[in-house]
Amino acid sequence: MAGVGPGAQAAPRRDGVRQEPFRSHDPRLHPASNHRPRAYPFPDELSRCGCRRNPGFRPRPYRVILANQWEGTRCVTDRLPLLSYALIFPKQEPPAQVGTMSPAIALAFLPLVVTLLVRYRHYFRLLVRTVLLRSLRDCLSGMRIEERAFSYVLTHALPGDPGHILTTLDHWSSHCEYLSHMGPAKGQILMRLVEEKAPACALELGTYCGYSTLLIARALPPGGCLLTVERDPRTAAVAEKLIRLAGFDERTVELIVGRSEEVIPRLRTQYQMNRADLVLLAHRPRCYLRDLQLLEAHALLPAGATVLADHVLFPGAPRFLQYAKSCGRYRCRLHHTGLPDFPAIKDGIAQLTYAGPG
Ligand SMILES: C[S@@+](CC[C@H](N)C(=O)[O-])C[C@H]1O[C@@H](n2cnc3c(N)ncnc32)[C@H](O)[C@@H]1O
Repeated sequence: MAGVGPGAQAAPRRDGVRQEPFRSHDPRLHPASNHRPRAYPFPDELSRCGCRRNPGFRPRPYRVILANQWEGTRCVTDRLPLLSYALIFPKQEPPAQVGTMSPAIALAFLPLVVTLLVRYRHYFRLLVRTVLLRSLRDCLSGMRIEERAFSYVLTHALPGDPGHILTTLDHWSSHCEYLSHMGPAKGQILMRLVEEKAPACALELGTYCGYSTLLIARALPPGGCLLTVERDPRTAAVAEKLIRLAGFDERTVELIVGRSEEVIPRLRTQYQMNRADLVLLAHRPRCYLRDLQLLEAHALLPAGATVLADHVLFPGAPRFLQYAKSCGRYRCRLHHTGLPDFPAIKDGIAQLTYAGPG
């Protein structure tokens, strides 16, 4: 039998190319050996090629095994097809590793990650300042940001001077901790519009720490009043102190603690507000449309009333804007600004002028 044993000659292939015969260095595989194992040793050459033993294979004498010639990972199967079938399996794919990613794929994602980081860096910074750092400081100090802001105002601002209190809050927000307030750029627009419209009665939804409340209150005409609504009692407590520190009494600025959707229906009966000449929506953009429709339904908007809505571009109030533009009852104007300390994040204040229910 051609190619049998370590000393065998190279076997000619069908295509005429001579192949090196299998020469094992394992003495047990030598044809002269009388050894008859219960299970013949699996050739190292095959193990290295990724083959494994067929568990159902019955041991055979060496001579038969050595009659097979191996070339690399393939077997010359034309001589002993049965034996070859018993010994050789397709090379097994390594099991997929769960939870690991090939470095090449990870590298392919790197430019995308870098591009996203560069493009949205302002949003990441905002996220870090408004969520991560704020939560960390809340945990460490046991106080909320509005309370920390008020402590700063108490020690740095002039009581009875709303302008100085507003500047102190701006300074604290840009140098210490980021406050989600209106900020000086939007504040200028708000103050100018309040002075221009001179509302006898104004309504604010979303007091927060009282920043925009002070802006409206100081621009009101003599005898004008402001009702401001804040749903969070702890935030409202800070705003109340700030408003009184600035020198506004309850007749000028009244703070109502409650949700806008619950307060609006009671404005007429419980708070004697029959009309809101100017409304500032600054609570939650996705509630603007609902609350505007509530104000309309309770006939709280006189013809010519001004409705201002903050944050209509960021985070954005598309349904509100769509309604205001398409319902035919409002004249709309958009004042473009950026977020305080983040001028690259574009935002805007919408100014609606109510034409009346007709
Ligand atoms: C972005 S802050 C307002 C900022 C404020 N206008 C300023 O410039 O200082 C939003 C405030 O609205 C309050 N708020 C949210 N939803 C409300 C609702 N349905 N009714 C009343 N206040 C609400 C929040 O508790 C938060 O204090």
